[in-house]
Amino acid sequence: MTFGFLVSTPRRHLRSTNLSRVLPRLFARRYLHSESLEDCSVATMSTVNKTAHAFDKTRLDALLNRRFFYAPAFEIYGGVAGLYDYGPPGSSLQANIIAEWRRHFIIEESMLEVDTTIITPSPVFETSGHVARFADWMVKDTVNGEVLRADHLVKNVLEARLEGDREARGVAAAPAAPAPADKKKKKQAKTTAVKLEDAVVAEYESILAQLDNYSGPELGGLMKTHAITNPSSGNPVGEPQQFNLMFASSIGPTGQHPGFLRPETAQGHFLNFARLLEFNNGRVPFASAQVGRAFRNEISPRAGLLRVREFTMAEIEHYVDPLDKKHVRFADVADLELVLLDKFVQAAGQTTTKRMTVGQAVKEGVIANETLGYFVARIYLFLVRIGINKTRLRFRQHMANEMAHYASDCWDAEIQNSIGGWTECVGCADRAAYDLSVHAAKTKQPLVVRQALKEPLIEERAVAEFDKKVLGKTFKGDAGVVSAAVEALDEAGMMKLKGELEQGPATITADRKEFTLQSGMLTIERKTFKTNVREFTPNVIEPSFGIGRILYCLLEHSFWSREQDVERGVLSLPAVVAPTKVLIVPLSARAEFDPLVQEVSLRFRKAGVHARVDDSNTSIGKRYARNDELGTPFGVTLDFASVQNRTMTLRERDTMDQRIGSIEDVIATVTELVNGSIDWAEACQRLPAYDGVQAVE
Ligand SMILES: Nc1ncnc2c1ncn2[C@@H]1O[C@H](COP(=O)(O)OP(=O)(O)OP(=O)(O)O)[C@@H](O)[C@H]1O
Repeated sequence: MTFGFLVSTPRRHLRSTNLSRVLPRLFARRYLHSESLEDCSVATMSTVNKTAHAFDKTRLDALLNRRFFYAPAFEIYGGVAGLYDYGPPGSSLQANIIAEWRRHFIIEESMLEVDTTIITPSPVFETSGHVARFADWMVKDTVNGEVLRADHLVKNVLEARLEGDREARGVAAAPAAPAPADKKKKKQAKTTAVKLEDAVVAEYESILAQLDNYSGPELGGLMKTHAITNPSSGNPVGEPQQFNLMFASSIGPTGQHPGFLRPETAQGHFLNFARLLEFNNGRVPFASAQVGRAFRNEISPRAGLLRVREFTMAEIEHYVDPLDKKHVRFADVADLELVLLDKFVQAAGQTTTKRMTVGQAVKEGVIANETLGYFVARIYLFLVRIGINKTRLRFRQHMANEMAHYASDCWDAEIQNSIGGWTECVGCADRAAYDLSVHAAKTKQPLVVRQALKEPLIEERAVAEFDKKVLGKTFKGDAGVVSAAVEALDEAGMMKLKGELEQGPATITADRKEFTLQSGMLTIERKTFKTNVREFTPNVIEPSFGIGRILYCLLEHSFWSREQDVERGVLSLPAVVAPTKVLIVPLSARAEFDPLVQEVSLRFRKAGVHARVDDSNTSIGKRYARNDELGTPFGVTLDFASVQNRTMTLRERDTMDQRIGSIEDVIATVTELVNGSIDWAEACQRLPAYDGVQAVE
């Protein structure tokens, strides 16, 4: 959330406003959106304490439900966990986030947009590895059969014990990890004030810091060691088992062509790589981008929009020369400072973040390369622009076991919220050449870039030739993965393998599995090649956004209440994403207002500003309050003076500050405010303050 206009509000503006009314509101809002009270200066603390209301999830939920941002799907049939429908403001908010995403990435970076199918034949996901490995670990309550996600069970129980320990010690919960506020989660992992030994606290914290690093059997071990049972029943749970998250289907009437609903949009990009490359005149780097639905049969979704079974993703696949991962626009972002949680800190069982510029992070090897760093920075800029609070945004690096073996580096944009604490909302991975290599190996289509060389290249290198029959017979569906892993070896690795095979069987790791190779399966020879063309499989940097998670966190970060009307909330959504930009409020329902209301509506429409008329039979104050709940940033009031003098007042949602001007000037100012070409401080310089409170309340 940017408070730029509040901070930079000129004195001229403040003087013309009722200070005692406005200041508490501003500071209440700052407090609510800041990570700690340290964000507020000492001079303002007393005001804050009088006016601030702690974040209240129950109130936010009531607002989102009442105003139909979203609601459980199939509700009148009892609902289905993890499926939600968006109502009018939720749909508009989502559409506006996506529109800004398209502007920020597709248009700004000249990306190639695609729209590929959701239903995907099984061989695609067999090749990509999803059929074998797109799975989570689940455990079953041994008595009532309830199914729980293994890592979430460990997390919930240990966090609840730590919370109980803090209660017993009389220590307030750490602001970085707010206590779960929704009732279901409380039921899941009830806290009891029990003091733990210091060593146990340290051990729990260490486990939580590296939770994503544990395998299923390791999670099972933790459950035994730490006596973790199902919190809702107290019953023991069984051994963790893998559960594939893809929804299976079949294509056509025979049932002979199995397929899946895609769990991500990425494969659709990769399969069209050759066409996209041709579209881009055969050159890299370039990126494809896609916004679309994805489906995951989540084991036990209990976290609202944060974990659903059907959701909108926005994904970018940026194809880059593996020998040159520099980015031409890196200098634009190099000085941007980010909060980073690197893998070494986590592996040491800690969660201490550090502030670093992107330039520094790449230079010191914390972020693997410029292109990855560039996208991490662009993700940050996008999230902050749409209203995510930058003090509640960090980038966490994946630990070794968490990352696919082929990926060279991966960073998640995590946004803090009251349901999941720090939650991954965007993943950004360097996936190396894996995806294109496996699809090329499987389909025999060359998914490569061919680059003309000025000088012919003569090189001697080791190449592997496979006996495909033997390989297929031995490794079946994994044959492609094995050959891709061998081909991905560098010169030294290839020669080492050759040496090993001359001695006997050799093992190779692919997709976290070990495969034993025998000399009859392949031969490795050094050969001389002369070529005028360099052929290579590009590496892929993939930023992958979950729109629903971002949308929910944005709603939390934008929500606050005015001290004089705690019951009603305000959503301080930036104009760029707000569902409606301007509310048109006629003071009276009398017919003489109609032509003016129509004229103002038409003018806003022509200016491309989404406006809505509220001519309901209720007070203006109530009408504005209702629209504060919808996040409408501006309101214009048409009163009797408007009819006579063609003037109109303009109200800003967060400060409730009011300005006055001619209808033409107000519309022009609002248009610029909505386009982001001016801020409220500048609007205040154009339009004088309106002090006729009694005329509009
Ligand atoms: N079940 C889900 N519900 C809502 N959004 C999701 C879900 N799963 C993933 N996402 C979103 O898609 C993005 C990219 O997906 P990715 O496969 O990287 O997630 P993930 O690592 O599987 O997430 P998690 O570990 O939380 O299950 C995530 O950053 C997140 O925003």
